[in-house]
Amino acid sequence: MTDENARDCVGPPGLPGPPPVGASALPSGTYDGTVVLVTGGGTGLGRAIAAEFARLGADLVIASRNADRLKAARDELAALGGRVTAAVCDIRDPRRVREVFDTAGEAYGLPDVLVNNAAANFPVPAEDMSPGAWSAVVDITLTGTFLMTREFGRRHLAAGTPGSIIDVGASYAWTGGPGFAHSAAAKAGVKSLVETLAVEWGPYGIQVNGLVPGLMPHGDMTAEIRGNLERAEDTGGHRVHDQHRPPDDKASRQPALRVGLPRELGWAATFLASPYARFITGHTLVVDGANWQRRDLVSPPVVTVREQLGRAAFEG
Ligand SMILES: CCCCCCCCC/C=C/C(=O)SCCNC(=O)CCNC(=O)[C@H](O)C(C)(C)COP(=O)(O)OP(=O)(O)OC[C@H]1O[C@@H](n2cnc3c(N)ncnc32)[C@H](O)[C@@H]1OP(=O)(O)O
Ligand SMILES: NC(=O)C1=CN([C@@H]2O[C@H](COP(=O)(O)OP(=O)(O)OC[C@H]3O[C@@H](n4cnc5c(N)ncnc54)[C@H](OP(=O)(O)O)[C@@H]3O)[C@@H](O)[C@H]2O)C=CC1
Repeated sequence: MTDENARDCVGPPGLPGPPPVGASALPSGTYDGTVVLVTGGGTGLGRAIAAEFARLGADLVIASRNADRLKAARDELAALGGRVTAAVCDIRDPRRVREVFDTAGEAYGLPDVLVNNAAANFPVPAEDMSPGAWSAVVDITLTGTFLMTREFGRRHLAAGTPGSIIDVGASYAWTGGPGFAHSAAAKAGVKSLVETLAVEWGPYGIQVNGLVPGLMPHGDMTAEIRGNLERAEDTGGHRVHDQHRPPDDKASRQPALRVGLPRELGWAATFLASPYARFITGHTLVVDGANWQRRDLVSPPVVTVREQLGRAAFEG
């Protein structure tokens, strides 16, 4: 067997895996005495981000609508060291948003770091999308992010204190997201907010950055987002493209040949808000193993969003 054949059999290794849970690139105690507010911090990627701040000494406020999930996450995060407060809040409601900052202030003081992670999403062809469906996703993902950001900015400007904001985005802010017109438009708005407010608030010492996860499966994924990933494993719609490939899985569809781990997003977040990233603002960092840059030499056949979602032809 030639070397080339040997490589064919084994295949390329993909990007190396990350260090283990609990590791950190930042010095221990980087966030001692710091308050970090994470929206959607009770589940999935938000909880993973909160965990990395907690390991580095931060006091946490996690905010979202579901009190039970928040409570479970609070107990888990508290075991990592710092203090954790859970605040029930729908980020679409400006009054509740103010109250969350009041709660945080009473517990620990004005948060130094705001992570706008909460968002909403489900796949639906644009022609089937009701105004209510559009509003639900845009109001949570974009308007909710704005309301949290505005409150954080107002309080820091009034106090004359610096701060750091991280907005969790999605790569279809650049590319568009077929099947996710509402979410892609909202995330494009979030990316624009990052770039606008970094300039507006830089003079006051407030950094604003974006952070985009790639495919990072986790146990809290909604059934519909999980269903979308499962569809990606059904090669039926891509038979021509895939006929010479081994049985498919999520990892084989990523240039990294692996999916991302939530802690890899958490590490990026703790870097962006740290003293070592003070001159980085208005930037959106993509942590996705280059998946969003992927193009094939020969494009696969087009499969409409309706077909991908298993929907019959639109009849008005
Ligand atoms: C490209 C790369 C690939 C990669 C694919 C992966 C993409 C990754 C990028 C981003 C990922 C994420 O954001 S992941 C985050 C996902 N997490 C979440 O969504 C959690 C939060 N979600 C939710 O709470 C709910 O799902 C949501 C509906 C959005 C909000 O709840 P509300 O109680 O506010 O809203 P409801 O009253 O239930 O519904 C509001 C309206 O939305 C409609 N609606 C609700 N679900 C609907 C659905 N599945 N399909 C159509 N319409 C729906 C209802 O009929 C209502 O419309 P009317 O009847 O007309 O009034
Ligand atoms: N997972 C992935 O592969 C990708 C995720 N992303 C982004 O990462 C972030 C986290 O996603 P992920 O962890 O996967 O998703 P989850 O569904 O686990 O998290 C969404 C969080 O948002 C909270 N939330 C939703 N609506 C509201 C609201 N109105 N007010 C307050 N909180 C709300 C939810 O809590 P509750 O229900 O308690 O309100 C939940 O904790 C999102 O911004 C998402 O767009 C981007 C690309 C890929």
